[in-house]
Amino acid sequence: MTKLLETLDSPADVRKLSQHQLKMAATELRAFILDSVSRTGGHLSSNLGTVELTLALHHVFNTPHDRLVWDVGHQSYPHKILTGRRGDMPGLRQQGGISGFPRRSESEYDAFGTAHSSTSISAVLGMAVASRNLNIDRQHIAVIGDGSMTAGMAFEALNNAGVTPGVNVLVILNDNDMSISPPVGALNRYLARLLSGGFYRDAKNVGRAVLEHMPAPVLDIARRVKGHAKGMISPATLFEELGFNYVGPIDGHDMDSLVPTLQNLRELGGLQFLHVITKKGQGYKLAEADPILYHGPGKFDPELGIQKPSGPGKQTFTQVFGSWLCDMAQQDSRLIGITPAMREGSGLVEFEKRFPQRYFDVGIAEQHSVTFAAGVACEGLKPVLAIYSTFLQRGYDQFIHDVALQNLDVTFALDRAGLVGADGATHAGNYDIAFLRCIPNMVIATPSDENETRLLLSTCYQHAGPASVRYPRGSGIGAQVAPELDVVELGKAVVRRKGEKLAILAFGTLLHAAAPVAEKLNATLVDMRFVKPLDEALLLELMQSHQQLVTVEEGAIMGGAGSAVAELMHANGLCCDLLQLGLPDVFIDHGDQAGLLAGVGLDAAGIEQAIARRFGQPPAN
Ligand SMILES: Cc1ncc(C[n+]2csc(CCOP(=O)(O)OP(=O)(O)O)c2C)c(N)n1
Ligand SMILES: CC(=O)[C@@H](O)[C@H](O)COP(=O)(O)O
Ligand SMILES: [Mg+2]
Repeated sequence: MTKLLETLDSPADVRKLSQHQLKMAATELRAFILDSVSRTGGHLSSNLGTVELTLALHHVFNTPHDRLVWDVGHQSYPHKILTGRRGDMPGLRQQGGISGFPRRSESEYDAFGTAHSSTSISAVLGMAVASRNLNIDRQHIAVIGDGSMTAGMAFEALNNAGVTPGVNVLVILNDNDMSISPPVGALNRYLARLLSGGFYRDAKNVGRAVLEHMPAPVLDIARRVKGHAKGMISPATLFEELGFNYVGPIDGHDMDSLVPTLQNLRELGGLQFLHVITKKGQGYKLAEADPILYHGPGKFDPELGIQKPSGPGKQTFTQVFGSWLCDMAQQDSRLIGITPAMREGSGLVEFEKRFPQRYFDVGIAEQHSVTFAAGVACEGLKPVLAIYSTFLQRGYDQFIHDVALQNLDVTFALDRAGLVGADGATHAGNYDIAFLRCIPNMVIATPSDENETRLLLSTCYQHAGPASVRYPRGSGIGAQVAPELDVVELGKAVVRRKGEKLAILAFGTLLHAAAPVAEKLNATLVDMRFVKPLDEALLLELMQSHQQLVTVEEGAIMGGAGSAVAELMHANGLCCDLLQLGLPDVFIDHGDQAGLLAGVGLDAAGIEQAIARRFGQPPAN
């Protein structure tokens, strides 16, 4: 028998469904997502939680004419499936396949590209202003999670919206009481109070009885009645104070609540705020029980669930960092560990357990995390901010103005530096070398393996000023990590192989892709260790003793470590043949990490070919 889901090729089909069919579709859609994500990997828990909401939204609103923006977009798989991409799901997050996030270039239903959180309200407000000024009648909907709602940017947008006349903006707060890890902060407590108080009953009455199927002229009265009723039970919500009409909380898995409430809100227009309660992992017991484990799993068998690896595998760089942090904290009571909402991803789970008083998850608030670290450093403690390279982009001004300018002692552990794989261009950490190295007072370390990561973390931590250590997603060559907390000389490179004529200068883990090439070409191979300060003495010597230099880095070529070498060369009036290898000036899509690196010529074969292309045959010795 044809499944209902297979007949839903676009939202136009969803709009025709009866209430009963919507519920059937939800069951099928949930099963489809579980099956599909278990085969590809991806963000499971959040998508299981948005099944009913997505169906209801496409049922009630006239997408794509009405604009629907998914904050972060990691919960947009039901939306992708219902907007003509059901057949593309087997290629999700794989090279050549569809993205794990909404993308304007992928579908007209993806009104805005997302992946970094808390942009949705700003984006829909911008769209709403444009619609107003162009006299276009449409609705603009932002679906934002409770975790993403904690970011300053979301509040900047609410603040702006509250005084913007004549716009239709519906903010749907998808509150599952979870970020990736348990949510933090006072806002979370506030949302819990909204849920637990008499408000819930009032909102239910409002959603179901007062506003349900009400003709437009009566709505104004209803709104006033609602306001009055709320006033009697509890003071106005924060969102009302900011100029929105707050409705909810309602059950985000109950189609009978969702559909009429959304229909009513569609008719109301203006600034509307709907608080929806959902469950992360809804409908799949294992994910409901452990939404963190199922937040973004790889492939797994849905019957068995995610299995623990049988033997000890290679340590990831994240794990190397996590162990180093605990060891250093044990030795130095001044150490403070900070994460902007990425406890698991950044390797801080153990640190939180062992040093709860010194652990700070500040929420999805990267800008704040940087300035918070600056404040901690002002008082003589030693903050270590564990942050993904891509998310540090959010805190750039804070980095310059609050940390570097005051030469404060903050260590930045930059995880996910370089290409990250399945998350794609939005999450790639390609720019940190370029955007950090132009800042005075900065130290930038690029460890080449696991042991180097520990050494350089200790070195940067002991350095009394801002310093960053960048390391990629996943594991490296599996180097043995010495348990000591040794340091190396700041700005000193290590010559790994002495050769002639050609010198390969490697910044980071690509040293190991370059090593066989150096061997084959009898080239000098240097583990540069630091982008800043550069080992100028060694470089100047190499520029004179070698005819050709090649720099290799997993970061943007423009402004990257190779550019630092070029600047040094020019500043000293030297002229050497210099080939800069790194990430080209394009956004690199999702795919397998190693495959992507090979695709841009950053594996051994690619490095060898680039050298041959540029310098011709290997120089005769
Ligand atoms: C600026 C930014 N910081 C961090 C992240 C990583 N991140 C992705 S989803 C997520 C949790 C979001 O929580 P919420 O919005 O409540 O959605 P849920 O996962 O609960 O569905 C985080 C921290 C991100 N995508 N963007
Ligand atoms: C959506 C999001 O931003 C995170 O869930 C991210 O996908 C995590 O990436 P890692 O898997 O590299 O921790
Ligand atoms: Mg949440």
